[in-house]
Amino acid sequence: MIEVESLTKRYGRVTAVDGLSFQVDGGRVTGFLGPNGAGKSTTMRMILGLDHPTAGTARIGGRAYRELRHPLREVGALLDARAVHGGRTARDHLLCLARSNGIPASRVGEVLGIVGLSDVAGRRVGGFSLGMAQRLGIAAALLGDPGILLFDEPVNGLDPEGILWIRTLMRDLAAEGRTVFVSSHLMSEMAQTADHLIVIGRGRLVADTGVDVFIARSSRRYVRVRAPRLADLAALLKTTGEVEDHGDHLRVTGMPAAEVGEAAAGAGLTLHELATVEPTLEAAYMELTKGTGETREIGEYVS
Ligand SMILES: Nc1ncnc2c1ncn2[C@@H]1O[C@H](COP(=O)(O)OP(=O)(O)OP(=O)(O)O)[C@@H](O)[C@H]1O
Repeated sequence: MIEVESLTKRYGRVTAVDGLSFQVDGGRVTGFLGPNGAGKSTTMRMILGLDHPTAGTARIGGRAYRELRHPLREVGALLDARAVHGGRTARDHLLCLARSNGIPASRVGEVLGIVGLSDVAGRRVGGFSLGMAQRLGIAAALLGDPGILLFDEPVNGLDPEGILWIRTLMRDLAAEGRTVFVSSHLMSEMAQTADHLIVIGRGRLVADTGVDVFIARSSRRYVRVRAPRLADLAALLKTTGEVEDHGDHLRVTGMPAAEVGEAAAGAGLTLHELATVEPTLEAAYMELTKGTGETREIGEYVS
């Protein structure tokens, strides 16, 4: 289990992580979602003791990372797949890690097999493709057979086969009861991999929820309606449906478009737009995190 409490990190005037609290449980894949620059990597680095929090705490199985006796046996992480000495072979890189962490050398062959790198174990890492480097990073994370795993954007730069492989691996690791915490800026990716979601924006918690709940809530269709007398229309529709005022338009749930049109006509109110909107998961995520990252985009699918 990973526990983060009131975690804060400031770099000069930039607050990368701002009073963040959440818990990551074992036996499921927890997605850590947020736009670029939201603070995901910084949070992971603090959990792993690579960055010092300005305030708050991060614990792994009840203890701070620096208090772990055999860190690699308790927690494995893939942060930056390219941060490996390029002159070494894949096997030597892992042997070196195993030796310095009291892990038997025989485990190196095992993890090379798990990640599908046995055939290239004797090749220098410098010549590896990004996909191979990601696999090697995952082999290193698995070396100590840890119960807790952190992956920072593991599918970045991978081909479809590599993406499928990583997804399956993460799900298998969680099914074995491990805690799997994986960051991404892509909602669609997390929808296919994670069971639970922790969403952050500008270093703050935006949502902590099951993927099923998020999908059910986010894919709720609504009617988008524009009218010159918007306030009058809102008052009228509120008697039957749920109405959200978005300034230049209303979002109505609980009433189909035809019913909205009939009600408006019955009250003599002119409509300028009447459309049923099926929000995509990606759009719901953008809406949730809008203005909380370095980028901002909103997309909707109008039927
Ligand atoms: N060493 C640092 N010095 C100064 N600012 C930093 C440092 N590391 C991160 N930041 C800033 O902190 C904020 C959060 O960055 P972080 O890398 O944690 O975000 P992220 O959610 O992982 O995004 P990405 O997916 O783009 O890596 C950003 O504004 C970033 O510029």
